[in-house]
Amino acid sequence: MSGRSPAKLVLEDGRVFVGSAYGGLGESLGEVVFSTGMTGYQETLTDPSYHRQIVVQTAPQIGNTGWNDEDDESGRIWVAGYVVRDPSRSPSNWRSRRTLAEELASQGVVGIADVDTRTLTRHIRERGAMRAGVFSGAGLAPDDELLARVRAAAPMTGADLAGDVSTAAPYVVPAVGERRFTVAAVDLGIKSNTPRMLARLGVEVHVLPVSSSFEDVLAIEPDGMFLSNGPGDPATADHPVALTRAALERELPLFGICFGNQILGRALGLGTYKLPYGHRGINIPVVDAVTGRVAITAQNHGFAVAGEPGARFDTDFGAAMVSHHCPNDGSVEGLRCVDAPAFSVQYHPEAAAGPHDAAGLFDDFVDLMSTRSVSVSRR
Ligand SMILES: NC(=O)CC[C@H](N)C(=O)O
Repeated sequence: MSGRSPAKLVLEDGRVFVGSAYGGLGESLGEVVFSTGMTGYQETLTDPSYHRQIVVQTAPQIGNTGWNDEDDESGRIWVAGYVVRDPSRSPSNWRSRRTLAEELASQGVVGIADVDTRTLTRHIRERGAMRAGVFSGAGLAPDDELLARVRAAAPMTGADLAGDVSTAAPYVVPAVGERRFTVAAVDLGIKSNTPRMLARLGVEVHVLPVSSSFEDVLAIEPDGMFLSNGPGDPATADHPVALTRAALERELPLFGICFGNQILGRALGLGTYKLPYGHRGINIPVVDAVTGRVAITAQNHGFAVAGEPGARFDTDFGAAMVSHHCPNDGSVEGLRCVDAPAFSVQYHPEAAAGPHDAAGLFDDFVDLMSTRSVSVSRR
């Protein structure tokens, strides 16, 4: 599009995409990943799980509904950089307060527009998610210099990032109506909609910093513990894994989402690994191993728990199983303990954005807290 200064997206493998500056000017480095969501860019941009990632939107036109004051999933934009094809020229929505470009610029998020995002996405699908940089502004350095900066950046494998995004101090999200349960939510990068959905079910949610001890968890006299989504490599999350093992030992009802699924997996003795290009979007199928039912889900993950669909295995806390998997690639999408009150999913029942097929998992967690029975109802 005319009128904007040039910008470049430089990939770690040397591929360069030329486009126009979009949002803030300057340099952003991170892991380049694509999201296939056709809607929900505001929720994506403000999801702390995208910390240190440069997000490519495969939807060709972005920004049509502007930026509102209601849909943020956290207090700021977390993506490192943003790549779009065609930014909306005339956003229109009754809730819109400013344009997406204005919001990106005001938060200093360096983006690039007019990129052939279809070619870029195919490249990432073939070569995998990799380090990249978005560069814009006056006097861009030669490509080999930009490439050297990209290759000097920290990779996502081995990145310990939950501490960057977790709340500094505990806070409480009160139950809507009568309080039925109290939950300690370990904040690894929690999205606002998660405590909101629990609160609607009568749960008082105490959101705790990732550095909290198990004594801090017990101090709120919880009926259950929740492990949130979050950025980074789950192989680094030793402290949350220790908290989870402590909760499992005490049979404290436990539910985890995304990063939380990976942490429960590690606590049960499973490994994690990096997927080639991850799952990011709002229409990703998940199969329930017991019922065979398929849910269409919101997802945003680059790592996965190692395991086979439907596998049953022994753990330090009794038997467990791979309860859900993705039919696209057979990767683990959920875990369920058979002998302990604990379960987790790799996908996002809080959606925001995305379909509501999996929202009943919050009811399952409430059922687990009320019965302390390990047989969570099937949805
Ligand atoms: N949304 C999340 O919790 C992501 C978990 C982890 N950082 C991953 O990329 O797999």
